[in-house]
Amino acid sequence: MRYFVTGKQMKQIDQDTIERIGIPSLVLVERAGLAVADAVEEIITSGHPDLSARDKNKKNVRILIACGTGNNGADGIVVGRILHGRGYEAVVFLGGNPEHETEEHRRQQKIAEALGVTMMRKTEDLSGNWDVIVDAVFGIGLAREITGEWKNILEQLSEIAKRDGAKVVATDTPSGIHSQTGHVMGTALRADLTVTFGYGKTGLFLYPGRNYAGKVRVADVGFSDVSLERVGWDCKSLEESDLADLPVRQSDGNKGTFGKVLVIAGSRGMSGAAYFSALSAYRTGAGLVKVLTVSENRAVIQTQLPEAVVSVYDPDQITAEEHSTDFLREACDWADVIVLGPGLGQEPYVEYLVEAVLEHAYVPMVLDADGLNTVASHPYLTRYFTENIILTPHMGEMARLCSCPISELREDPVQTVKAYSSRYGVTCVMKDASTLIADKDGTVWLNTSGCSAMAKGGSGDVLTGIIAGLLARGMDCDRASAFGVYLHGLAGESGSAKFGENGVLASNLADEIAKLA
Ligand SMILES: NC(=O)C1=CN([C@@H]2O[C@H](COP(=O)(O)OP(=O)(O)OC[C@H]3O[C@@H](n4cnc5c(N)ncnc54)[C@H](O)[C@@H]3O)[C@@H](O)[C@H]2O)[C@@H](O)CC1
Ligand SMILES: [K+]
Repeated sequence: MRYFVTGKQMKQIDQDTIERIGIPSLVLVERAGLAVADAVEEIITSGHPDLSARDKNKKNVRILIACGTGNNGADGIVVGRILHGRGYEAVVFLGGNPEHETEEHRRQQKIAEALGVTMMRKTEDLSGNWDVIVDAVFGIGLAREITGEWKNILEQLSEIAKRDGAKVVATDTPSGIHSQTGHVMGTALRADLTVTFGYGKTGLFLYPGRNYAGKVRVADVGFSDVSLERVGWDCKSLEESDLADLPVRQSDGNKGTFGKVLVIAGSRGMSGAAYFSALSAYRTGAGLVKVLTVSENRAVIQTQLPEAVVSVYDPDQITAEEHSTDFLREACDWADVIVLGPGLGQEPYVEYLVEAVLEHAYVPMVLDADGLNTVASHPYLTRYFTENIILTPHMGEMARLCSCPISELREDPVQTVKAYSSRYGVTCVMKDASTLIADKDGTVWLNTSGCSAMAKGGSGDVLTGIIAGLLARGMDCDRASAFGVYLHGLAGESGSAKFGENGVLASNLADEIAKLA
């Protein structure tokens, strides 16, 4: 399990470490600089064939360390001093107004001066021929849009990196990326690798920040979980070792032990959504899956997935009359878990269907796609929301549910998903390139697995089935959602390894899940 923090929280952790625990700032800065210097040297010696050949004569490897006036810049000066000491041609650029330099910054300048490190202040000197650029301009202290001189410097560095084919290593955060939201603050410098200190910063894992950060390495520079617990964190994130917490399949279980999933999905001419959801629930380990769909879909589902029980209805018979939905009540009573919504369409009868299921289901339910659209266009349906409900909207559906544009949701996505979940007391999975999951207790999970292969028709239907399968295996709504999203992303990654990111199909995702869950 990883914990991500905002820049503000990281500053408090910094303060707690220095003031309460007593580790001097000088030590933290030294270790931060060392971690970045090691990463730069790793890139030179292993990751870059041209450079590793030149490494035989380190003087030929040219490294520019661009430093701002804050403590991020202080880290940068340490990087320059260490790489200079190791024999590289490391040049430190000190930008900005010297009067704004922090105490740590000045202290590091003195040490670097005493050791003969080359330091320069003129922007004209930036355009040497660099092999590696270390970005130590802004870290978690970035407080506003970047304009003026700094904007010019960062844009110049971007151009130089492109022109020279230089690798860019960011210190703590790529300069210009907001450490909480991942937004570009006027301009930003794209890194190949970001070495971040102590804990991941949320903004490095949300887009567009995620694109600018490149590979992210979290370096231990001396912060302790004692401070993290005192200060708190922004999001949690699952990693591969957490998969050990998935429920173990009882060796003496029968199909009843592993739960009955009811998939209410599909409409006339739309059987795929029901199929992918049901298939994925089975692939994730559900004991029995029943598909409840329109009569027209019976034959195709039975042929595609003979393992599923298929039950059908005639949409024309579903009306505002209460008895017309009696069959839904019976179906809900049968189920341990319900998926409601994939491919249901938006004909008028769907409102009555969704209302009947929301009203009569007392088991965990995944509400997706047209189930969500129906709630968005008939907001009175939210009165049926209970703690048993998981909503899985993509950004478009979320915008409809919240009646606001996507751009507004993205201003602070962590707060958006948290606010929705706490307003209705439901688990909310807000699907995006970096999916966020808000639990009912206010915990937010940021998912880092997955790739662009998942952005394809049917992928969301697969996710509903995976979450349903985990619920059927006994996980609660919050954990089933976080683990479901994580597994879905891993399935995308392993599917891509076989078929390429362009070639993966929803059915491949479902197949990959079989090996992961
Ligand atoms: N003891 C510490 O404080 C430690 C700090 N560390 C490093 O220090 C960084 C945080 O240091 P700081 O809090 O000094 O902040 P930064 O160094 O990230 O930046 C702050 C400086 O930039 C200026 N600034 C902010 N936004 C600006 C904008 N848009 N345009 C122009 N100037 C702007 C501020 O006025 C300030 O001078 C971390 O990211 C990390 O790299 C690490 O060395 C670990 C220990
Ligand atoms: K930086």
